[in-house]
Amino acid sequence: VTWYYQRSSPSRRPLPPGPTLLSAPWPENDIARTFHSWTKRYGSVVSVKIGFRTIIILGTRQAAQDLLERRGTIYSSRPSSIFMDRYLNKGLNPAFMPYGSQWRLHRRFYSTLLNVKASQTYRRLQDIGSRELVYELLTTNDFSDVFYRYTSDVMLSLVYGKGQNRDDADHRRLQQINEMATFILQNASFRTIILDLFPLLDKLPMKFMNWRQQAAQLHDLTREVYVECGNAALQGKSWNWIREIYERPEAKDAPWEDVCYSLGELYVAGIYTTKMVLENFVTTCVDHADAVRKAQDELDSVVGMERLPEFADMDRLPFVGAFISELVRWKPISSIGVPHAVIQDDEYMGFHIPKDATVIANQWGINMDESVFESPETFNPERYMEISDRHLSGFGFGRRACPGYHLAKASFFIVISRVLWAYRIEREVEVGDDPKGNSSSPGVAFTVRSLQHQEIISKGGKTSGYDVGETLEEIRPSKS
Ligand code: HEM
Repeated sequence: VTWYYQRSSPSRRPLPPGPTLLSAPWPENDIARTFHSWTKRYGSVVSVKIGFRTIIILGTRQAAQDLLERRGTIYSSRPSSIFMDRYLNKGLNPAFMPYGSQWRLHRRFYSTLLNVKASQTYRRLQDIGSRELVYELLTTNDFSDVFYRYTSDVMLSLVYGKGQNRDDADHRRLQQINEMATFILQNASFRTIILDLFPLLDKLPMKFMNWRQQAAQLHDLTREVYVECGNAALQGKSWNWIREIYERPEAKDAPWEDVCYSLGELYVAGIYTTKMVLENFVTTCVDHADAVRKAQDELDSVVGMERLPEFADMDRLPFVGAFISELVRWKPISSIGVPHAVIQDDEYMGFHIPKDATVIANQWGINMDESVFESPETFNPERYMEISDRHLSGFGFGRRACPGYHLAKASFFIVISRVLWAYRIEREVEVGDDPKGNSSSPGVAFTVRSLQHQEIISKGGKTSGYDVGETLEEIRPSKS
């Protein structure tokens, strides 16, 4: 009878174990490390109650797959956020939409544009962009700036049919609103959490938390810019994602403004994420000369000195592949991923998971699981030489997993293999004393590996005659 009663009333089961206000370990200054220490203490599923919210932390890949993938029908929503939903996005950013028909429609747009087959056709743009990138590093060490140009060129070309046009007015406006959003988010970050935990605070007049008003104003501006850029892309000469979606019958199922907003957010998502991984790549190289040498040996023997690495070399460069897998394991850019929410009561490992709980897969903790990775805190690409599954970690789980995975993975390969082939990457002796004359140099020197390398880079990097429009017409789906 007890067994039957417990089965039929999952809410009678206890919540997963976890810390309370009185039972530390309480936060270290890094949230992912804090969650990881809770996993070690309480197990692979941890719960913590804060204000009216229940947060479930999944600390192993197994738990994340069991719930977020295998039970994806109920674990694919997002927690509500007063700040995002009422002020900054007003429900228009698909990445934060609750699970339902509106999200499904936008997700279908994303899958159309970013599935494996479509992503392969974008390699031509990534090829040209990365040739320019290695060429630029001949004269500057400011790798952040160079990576930003690369990722924004690729996204500007795809979404709006522009690209290779850094002074473009639309590009500047898009960049500006994004910088403003980052500024507001950074300033408001902790306060937005408090707002969600104590929603009554939102009743306070605007003057007490005026960042809410700033966010709402920014939303209006963002919407305006996205729509103007979207309309301009429709009138543009070449194929682009805006036009591709506009021509799809399902685009009529959402207001045009919402479609523009959704693709504008996709543009932003594609730029900063990939740039961050590439930056991590550089800082990792500086401290891991042995791994770099090994990758360069492989590149020298497979590619030689007469040409740059190409996408076609990918399968013949297992160590470079392992280097990339290890890079994203060792330094995930989103250490606790993006939280999911569960839409109905559930039970897992004998514990109750309540409806509306926020469910976080602790990506950094999963990557540091000692039962899976030996000496997990050591950067060691070799560990991936034995693992045939080269799926990169850090792109989320289940139905909400990152739709940009294939595009990002191709960028990692082509940029990383080319930069490793071309340069010695070392810490500058005197930070800021950049021999290439860039005062904003972040303290890393890129020295071309030989004169022959330099010649190939110079030849490959001069793409001034290249026409983005023509390339986009070539990759247009009906043509491929
Ligand atoms: C370094 C590369 C990237 C990383 C590490 C990354 C990581 C992630 C993660 C962890 C999520 C949340 C997954 C989840 O909820 O389980 C996500 C979602 C998302 N990513 Fe990425 N991403 C990257 C690149 C991109 C690119 C290139 C694009 C677009 C071109 C993109 C577009 C998105 C979108 C739209 C979502 C929201 C999906 C949804 O909620 O349905 N990402 N990404």
